[in-house]
Amino acid sequence: MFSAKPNARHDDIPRLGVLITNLGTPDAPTAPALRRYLAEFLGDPRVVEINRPLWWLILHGIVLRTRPKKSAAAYAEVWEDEGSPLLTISKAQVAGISERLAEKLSGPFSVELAMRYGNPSIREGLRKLREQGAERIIVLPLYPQYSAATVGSTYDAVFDELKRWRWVPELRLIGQYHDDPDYIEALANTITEHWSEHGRAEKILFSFHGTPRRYLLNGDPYHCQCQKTARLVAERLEIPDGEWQVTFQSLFGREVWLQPYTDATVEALAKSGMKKLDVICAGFSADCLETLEEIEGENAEIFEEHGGESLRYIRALNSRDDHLNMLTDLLMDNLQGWPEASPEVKRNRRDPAATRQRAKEMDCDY
Ligand SMILES: C=CC1=C(C)c2cc3[nH]c(cc4nc(cc5[nH]c(cc1n2)c(C)c5CCC(=O)O)C(CCC(=O)O)=C4C)c(C)c3C=C
Ligand SMILES: [Fe+2]
Ligand SMILES: [Fe+2]
Repeated sequence: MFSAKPNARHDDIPRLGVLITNLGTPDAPTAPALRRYLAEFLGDPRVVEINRPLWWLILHGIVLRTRPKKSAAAYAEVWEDEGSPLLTISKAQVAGISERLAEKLSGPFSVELAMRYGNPSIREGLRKLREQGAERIIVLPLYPQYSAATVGSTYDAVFDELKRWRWVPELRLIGQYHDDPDYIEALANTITEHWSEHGRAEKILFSFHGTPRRYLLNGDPYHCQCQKTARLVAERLEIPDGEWQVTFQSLFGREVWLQPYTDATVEALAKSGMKKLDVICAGFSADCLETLEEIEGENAEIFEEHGGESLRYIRALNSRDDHLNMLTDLLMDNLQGWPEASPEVKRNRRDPAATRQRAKEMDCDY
């Protein structure tokens, strides 16, 4: 049986649904919450692409018995009163984008936040949009660079839900915005502001979340898109070669990941006598465990332990105006050609009572 909007009426007013997604985060910085979150995340075949039965044994036999406690301690270091930074920032981003869309769209629309793992789920977000009457849905995963492990997996979750619906909405998916001029400009702005406040370090690292190197060799465009983002920002700011570098962080497991690794590079730069190092994580649209605990925390310590003076982490674009403006424009560009309002809505706006009466009498007996 396929599911439908509860209490669907033939005179419902169709609207646009906007689903904004990110990776997701545990519900609490505790081992049981981490176990649930990591089981879902690391059980995703897009994330860990190895033999399923073998990985199931390793995941449930080893990883989920050891990692949740360690990860919970790391999350506890960045957890705030309102909860996980990733979720708090994502909520603020969605509120900011909704306000901006309201100024640009003339037809009715709803915006929902959804997380690929944990809560609020993609299923919940899509169902909320359906309840509000969304007949067309656009999905914006907040990952500037496409990877099968992130954006591809988000699409899987969207399709898994929609394939159970009776009335499948018209669908648009935004896959990446790694070279969008306004995204590059927002990154350049935040770096320039950081430099005017703290001075310029000897070098800036563009540290991106890693993936196994095998994914790149198998055709994933993520690595190339990360390189291009960094190159475009460096060109825009006229940073000389040698004063900027791309590195990859957050290794998981024993395989070779994309290189050079951020932590090894930070250590080598400190040992070579560098005193000040700037680091920006341009692939993270919101600050999270991987930026705050790993870069601002761990990597800053590594730098200082090996002779550096200060590693200055440049915050993610989060809810900056230029960031939310560019994301809103990205949505508007991708909405082109979709009628903002159906003929009924246009008529309804002029004369709502008459339209509803006409629909009742003429369109449908049920
Ligand atoms: C930005 C893009 C991301 C890619 C690509 C990515 C790939 C990837 N990640 C893991 C394993 C873990 N990642 C974890 C946290 C985490 N990862 C991303 C983003 C990408 N991951 C974010 C934004 C976060 C932070 C979430 C938060 O709550 O703040 C974790 C959990 C933490 C931990 O236990 O270390 C794991 C595990 C793999 C295997 C992978 C493969 C391509
Ligand atoms: Fe990750
Ligand atoms: Fe590449």
